[in-house]
Amino acid sequence: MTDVLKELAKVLEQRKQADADSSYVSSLHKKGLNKILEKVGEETTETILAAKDAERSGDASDLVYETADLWFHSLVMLSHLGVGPDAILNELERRFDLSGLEEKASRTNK
Ligand SMILES: N=c1c2ncn([C@@H]3O[C@H](COP(=O)(O)OP(=O)(O)OP(=O)(O)O)[C@@H](O)[C@H]3O)c2ncn1[C@@H]1O[C@H](COP(=O)(O)O)[C@@H](O)[C@H]1O
Repeated sequence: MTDVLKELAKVLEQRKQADADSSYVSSLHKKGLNKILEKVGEETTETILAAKDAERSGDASDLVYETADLWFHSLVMLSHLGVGPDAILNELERRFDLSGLEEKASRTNK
């Protein structure tokens, strides 16, 4: 399931050197972090709106599309800052089986 993330991460890295006129990702890297964060913010809002629509209509197809846009732009943001998807997958793996309530209690009891 994660192969596509790894392959996409490689492409995003390669796009740092590519011509911005022929690549959307290169154009984002060239415009810089603020532009990338603007896109992450836009896609977050669109995902929230699509989730509300999905609840109302029972049709999650727009939500899947918007979440893919959000994940994609989040990967561009991470790549721009030199962070690969492995770091996020490792963090999720570390948290696996650790109850969110227990984790929160361990922080707030300190
Ligand atoms: N997965 C994606 C992907 N998902 C979404 N997008 C683009 O993200 C943009 C989403 O922006 P919006 O929906 O806001 O549309 P827009 O109005 O055109 O955007 P703006 O003009 O506001 O920036 C669109 O241009 C989509 O085509 C993506 N562009 C690229 N990829 C992957 O990245 C690879 C490299 O892409 P290039 O760098 O363009 O070759 C591709 O082969 C794909 O695998």
